[in-house]
Amino acid sequence: MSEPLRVVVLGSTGSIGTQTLDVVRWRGWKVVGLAAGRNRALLAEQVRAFRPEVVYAAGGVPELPPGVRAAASAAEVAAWDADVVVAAIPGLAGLEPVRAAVRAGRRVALANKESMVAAGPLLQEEARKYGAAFVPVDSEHSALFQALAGERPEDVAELVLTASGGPFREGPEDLSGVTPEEALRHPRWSMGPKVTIDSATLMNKGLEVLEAHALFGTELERIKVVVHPQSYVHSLVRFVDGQIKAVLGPTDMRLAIQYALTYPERAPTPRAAEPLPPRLDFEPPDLQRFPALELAYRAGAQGGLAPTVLNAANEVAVEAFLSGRLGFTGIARVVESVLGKTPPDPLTWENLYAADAWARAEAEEQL
Ligand SMILES: NC(=O)C1=CN([C@@H]2O[C@H](COP(=O)(O)OP(=O)(O)OC[C@H]3O[C@@H](n4cnc5c(N)ncnc54)[C@H](OP(=O)(O)O)[C@@H]3O)[C@@H](O)[C@H]2O)C=CC1
Ligand SMILES: CC(=O)[C@@H](O)[C@H](O)COP(=O)(O)O
Ligand SMILES: [Mn+2]
Repeated sequence: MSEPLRVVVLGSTGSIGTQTLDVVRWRGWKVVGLAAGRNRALLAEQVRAFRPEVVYAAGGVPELPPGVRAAASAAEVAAWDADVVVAAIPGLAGLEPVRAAVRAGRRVALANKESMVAAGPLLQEEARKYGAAFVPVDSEHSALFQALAGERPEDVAELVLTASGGPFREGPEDLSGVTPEEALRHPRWSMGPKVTIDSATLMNKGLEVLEAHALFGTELERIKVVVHPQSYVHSLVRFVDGQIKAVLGPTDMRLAIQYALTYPERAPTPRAAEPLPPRLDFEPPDLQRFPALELAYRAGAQGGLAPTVLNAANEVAVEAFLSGRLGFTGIARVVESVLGKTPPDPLTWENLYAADAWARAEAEEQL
């Protein structure tokens, strides 16, 4: 690549955002836009280090050097003149910025899986219309994207997403008393709180099944989940002849982030020459202790607004668990209850926002 890439980072102060900035440093690219939430101190540091052209912060923009514009929204940053937009604001809060990047015709390096779950068909339709392209950052989808490259859709038998199993894979049997502190101890990845709790309930894998369905168009029946505690195999594609392609590598999101930005090329990283792990284990997911995974399949099979409702109820329930207002097993209970009342309306932008607001209110009522 000759010209330095012009990169926008949405969610720049978070786990994916800061790792994206590591990759930008490795490659000497140009950060043109930053959007964050409430961590003004870190955002101010990033502004000093990267000198972007435009900045937004939901909690109020810090003092900016001359020539740096304060944007009115993350969507304004997302639509800034850039080669690629890294979308890493968690939850449905990330949807409008993703949509703005799509409408600007950008390459969207997508970490914000909740947008694709809640609005997949609508986003894909707009991406086609505006000439935008999604390249996944989520480690499993990055692996699938790489394994599917150059293959014919009719040759694909199934997609197999790997799951670490989370902090409670080996116990306790009864999860009703586990604390947020315990649930936040992910065995393999250091991530923001929302996705870490989703990993502990296995809702993360459920959201990822729906994300894969929306990204690759594969039927739900052909998207499988296997627990792989080492998190070294990032996901697999099984072909009709029985052969399997998988992407393996260190548990380091900077590799998937960099790939989403350099695709179809690759570039060296400091993780390029490490020894292989001594063993790789695979086991089926425990659907009794982790019912959230099945709920996501149920929402996907129902279609329409059900994935939007599942996501919204889950966001409320996770927040309630983290703030001590709901027990761990209450998360799936609340989601199941709200999902069962999903409005029958078709998925349109208007209905999506209405269903999201309705599901959040309904979930709050169930706490
Ligand atoms: N972390 C990981 O390894 C992975 C994450 N993902 C996905 O990537 C997304 C980001 O996850 P992660 O980086 O872990 O999350 P974090 O919680 O670590 O970071 C979230 C970022 O978004 C910012 N933010 C939050 N709300 C807003 C808002 N309303 N407007 C603007 N910025 C906002 C935060 O700002 P501030 O901190 O300043 O408040 C922070 O910069 C999620 O959708 C997650 O599922 C997917 C795969 C792996
Ligand atoms: C790094 C990443 O992509 C996360 O989404 C990861 O998958 C979480 O781990 P689990 O496999 O435990 O959900
Ligand atoms: Mn993932």
